[in-house]
Amino acid sequence: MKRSACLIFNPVAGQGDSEQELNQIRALLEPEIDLDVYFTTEEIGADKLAQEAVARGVDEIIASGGDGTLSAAAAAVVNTGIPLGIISRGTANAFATALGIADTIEAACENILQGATRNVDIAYCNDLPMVLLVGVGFEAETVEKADREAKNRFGIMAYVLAGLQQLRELESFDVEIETEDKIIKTTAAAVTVANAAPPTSVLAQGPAGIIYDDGLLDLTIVAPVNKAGAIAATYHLFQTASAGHPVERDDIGYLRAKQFKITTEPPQKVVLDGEIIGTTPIEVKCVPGGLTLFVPQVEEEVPVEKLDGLPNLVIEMKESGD
Ligand SMILES: Nc1ncnc2c1ncn2[C@@H]1O[C@H](COP(=O)(O)OP(=O)(O)OP(=O)(O)O)[C@@H](O)[C@H]1O
Repeated sequence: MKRSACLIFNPVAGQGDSEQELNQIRALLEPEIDLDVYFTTEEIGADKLAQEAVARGVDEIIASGGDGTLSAAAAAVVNTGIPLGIISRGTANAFATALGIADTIEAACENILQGATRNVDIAYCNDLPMVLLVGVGFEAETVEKADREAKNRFGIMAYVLAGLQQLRELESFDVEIETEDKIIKTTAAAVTVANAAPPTSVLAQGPAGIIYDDGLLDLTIVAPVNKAGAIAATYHLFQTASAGHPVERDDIGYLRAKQFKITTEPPQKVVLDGEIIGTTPIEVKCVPGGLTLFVPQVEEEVPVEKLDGLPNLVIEMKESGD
């Protein structure tokens, strides 16, 4: 029997000719998959269209657009078991990059046609769906702006520069991090919890190799003592992430856990998948395997943690994990 899918298509995403892109997607997929195409509009987003598709009981959903469209569609299919295909047509394509999905239309369609699915983790942060990561203490508005303007000119360096700028502007804060089995107190300039992260999300790269289907979230603490330290720490994060090694500096720590409760003094801004959602405290919980994606296989690494060397570090083990 021929496969069928609901294709949710953002006609204004990215910089390409969307009519031509849609034709290309149709030409590649329609020989094997009956497509029911729905366009997002300013009023009706991918979240609504995907929820409706789930309610109609479709076999597969394919989302095509930028990160906003893809994340919204992903949130709607959590725990439904309906496989989601991703055809990334945005500028940053963080979602596809983080999950190891090709960002050309041809390769993305090929991946969907192959039909291999994989259950990957998704998370909730203060009850909002989180596909990629949440950052505490970021000056995100500035960074977002810098990224968008600088991306085309500097490419990958724009992210490194934005990371540097972020850390330089940051003030340190006291943070308490509670996992299912311990409470960690330290001083930090940035705390990032990632479910999946593209290498360009430098501040999430403590462990290098963030595993998105291990049922665990990856937390990175960056705690430089001064601006020079901030620059060195960011550069180290960038370098080790590029090389696929975990960090080795005293002012960077990381650990993995199923859930994190993060409180800070004073309260810090919170950025979830690129949007500011408010201030700390936050509670982030992993939904293991909550998302079924058409995604190629990737190599896995052993979970690790490193906290030694962080300033004012206190670790209390809880009596029984829950
Ligand atoms: N038909 C439409 N007309 C105008 N705006 C739309 C339409 N469909 C979706 N949008 C808007 O597009 C935004 C989502 O864009 P999406 O994340 O898919 O791509 P993008 O922002 O272009 O990605 P990138 O920034 O990576 O290029 C939402 O703000 C949504 O309101």
